[in-house]
Amino acid sequence: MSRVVVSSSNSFSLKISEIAPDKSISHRSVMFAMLADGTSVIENFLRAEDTLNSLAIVKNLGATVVDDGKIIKISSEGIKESSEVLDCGNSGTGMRLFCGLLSSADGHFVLTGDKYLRSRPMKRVTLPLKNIGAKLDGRADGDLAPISIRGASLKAFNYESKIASAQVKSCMILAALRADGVCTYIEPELSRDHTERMLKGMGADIAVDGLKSTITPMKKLLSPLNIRVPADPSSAFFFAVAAAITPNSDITLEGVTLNPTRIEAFKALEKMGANINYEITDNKYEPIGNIQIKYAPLKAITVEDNISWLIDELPVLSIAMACAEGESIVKNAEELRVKESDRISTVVEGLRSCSIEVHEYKDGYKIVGGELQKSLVDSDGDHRIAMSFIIAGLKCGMEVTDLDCINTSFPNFFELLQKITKVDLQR
Ligand SMILES: O=C(O)C1=C[C@@H](OP(=O)(O)O)[C@@H](O)[C@H](O)C1
Ligand SMILES: C=C(OP(=O)(O)O)C(=O)O
Repeated sequence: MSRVVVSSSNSFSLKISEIAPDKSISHRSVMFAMLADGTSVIENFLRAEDTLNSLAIVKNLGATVVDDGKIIKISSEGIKESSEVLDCGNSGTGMRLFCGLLSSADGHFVLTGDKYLRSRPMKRVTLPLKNIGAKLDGRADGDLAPISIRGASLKAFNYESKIASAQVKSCMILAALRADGVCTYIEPELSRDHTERMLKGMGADIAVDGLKSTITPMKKLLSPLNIRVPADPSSAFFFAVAAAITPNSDITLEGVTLNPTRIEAFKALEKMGANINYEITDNKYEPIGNIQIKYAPLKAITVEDNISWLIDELPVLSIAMACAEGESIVKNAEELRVKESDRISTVVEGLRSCSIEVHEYKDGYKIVGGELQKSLVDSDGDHRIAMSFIIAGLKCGMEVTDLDCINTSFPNFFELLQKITKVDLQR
């Protein structure tokens, strides 16, 4: 799909139970099944490009996958060398977590991705892995994919990371599970913790004390995973912002993970004035439930703490900031520059083209709330930028180009959007 024209929306009131399943948990579910003794059962797996690439890689690594279209069953007799190049597509999570999983596996592996992923930094995982004995390499001294890996024995480590990144943490936890002694990993700020929760649920010995995780290597294979993947709060948040900027609207997003490391953007929107209620309905591996968002006039906010808890939601939160009264500021968010696009530049340029005053900083931006104007925005191949400016279109109408990327995380986005407003999709 190359182009969409979105019309501004009237008020809406609805419940949505079909938000895309969580991408972070879906990736992890198929990878972690490779560490289990027995068959893992995964329901509501995200069937989007990023996670289907991880599933295909797991098959290439020798796992037996039985998929009836609803439930995926995975069993593995250990990671096997593959004659294929393993293609992570657009996914940083896929590539960085597979680096950790494969660095101790028997054999030689090559991980690659699309042109966007091949330009994202990988040294953040290849360097700490090399320091514990892993044999990895890539372009730019191991910073850029394709990454080649020859499995090796890994030394125990005490690693203090300078980046609050769940991808780096997860990569190192996966490496630690096969290292030759007890390992510790310290992060500067708590990042999303699905890896710790899921692996502990499978019986791994991981003790978390604030920012420090202590990992005792596996003495035997883990118990299989049995999981229903909850809805993805990062995908749900597009519709939360839709309700928050459309007068008299009310939306309930059902079955979403309410993991505290994932719902900070909803908390920010609440601070801006939106009425938000959370209802926990389930708690397996992590809390899951419904989020209701009701429109109220929005006021500006400064976002500077716990940035990793809302990093993926910042582009669409910026649309809410543009609709709010006053000057909103985002700080400490330099990680935005190394996502699928440089999300500081793409947000700043996109909002300026909608006649919003924005000041760009090295680690964020200041947005002066105002009247969004209809514009033409190119996504730069970034799914979150595409969906963010489509949501802005609910306010003022919008034309957005380069939309195939939306399939990486939220294939039914347009179907759900159509419940709210008129969408004219053009190839
Ligand atoms: O671990 C994960 O599943 C993810 C971690 C975050 O990246 P970083 O670890 O690079 O912050 C996030 O942006 C990404 O969408 C998913
Ligand atoms: C940054 C993202 O994903 P990844 O790093 O896995 O490509 C995202 O989905 O916004």
